[in-house]
Amino acid sequence: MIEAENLEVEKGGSLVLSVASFTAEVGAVTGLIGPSGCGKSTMLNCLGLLERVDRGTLRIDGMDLTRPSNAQRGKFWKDRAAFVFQDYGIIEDWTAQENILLRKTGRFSRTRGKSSVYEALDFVGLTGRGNETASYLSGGEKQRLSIARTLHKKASYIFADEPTASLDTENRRRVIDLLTACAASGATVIVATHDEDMMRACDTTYDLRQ
Ligand SMILES: Nc1ncnc2c1ncn2[C@@H]1O[C@H](COP(=O)(O)OP(=O)(O)OP(=O)(O)O)[C@@H](O)[C@H]1O
Repeated sequence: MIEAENLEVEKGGSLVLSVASFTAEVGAVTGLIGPSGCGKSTMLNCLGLLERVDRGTLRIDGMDLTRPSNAQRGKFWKDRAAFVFQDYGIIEDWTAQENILLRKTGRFSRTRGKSSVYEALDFVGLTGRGNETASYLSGGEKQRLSIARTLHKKASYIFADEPTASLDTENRRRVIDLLTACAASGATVIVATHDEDMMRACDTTYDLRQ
């Protein structure tokens, strides 16, 4: 669970984010919504410990992480958090399975003990594509691959910034269903979005307009 109170962030001398009270529950999809420039990405980055807050309180699973040490941030990213970005965050010249594992592996086969990678690929509809170079995948396939990486990591917190923004209708639906399934299996999913279908799939939404 993530809780924030009286969170404020300044950029370039101006207040760009001010949130009185926010909670993201375990097993739910929480949406950050509002017009362009209202602070959705800033809020998402603060909750994921990618950006620092200027004032307020941020707690993750009850631990005060308003001003996390480098060690606390590193541990959170390594063990518990995963990020899904509009531009997919994929390493283009690595294979799909290398992108899931986040390391170079060379080719391997289903029978050589990497079943968890194949389960993640199966889950996102990329069965049999593990040895393909990521640059050959379509935009929708790359976004599903980035979700396969979060599944494989078994991340308890998934932070998604406009995950459906550059996708066609079918892939948008698939990505929404996958993020919802991640929450149903126990992840805390937080999504910054303009997409009305994505908003409707959220259990709770926070409108950040000031
Ligand atoms: N380095 C910076 N210096 C000054 N202002 C900044 C800086 N970075 C971002 N901002 C401002 O902070 C505000 C919040 O930006 P943010 O990207 O969080 O908004 P957003 O709601 O995600 O927007 P969008 O929907 O267009 O992606 C915007 O008004 C933006 O112009």
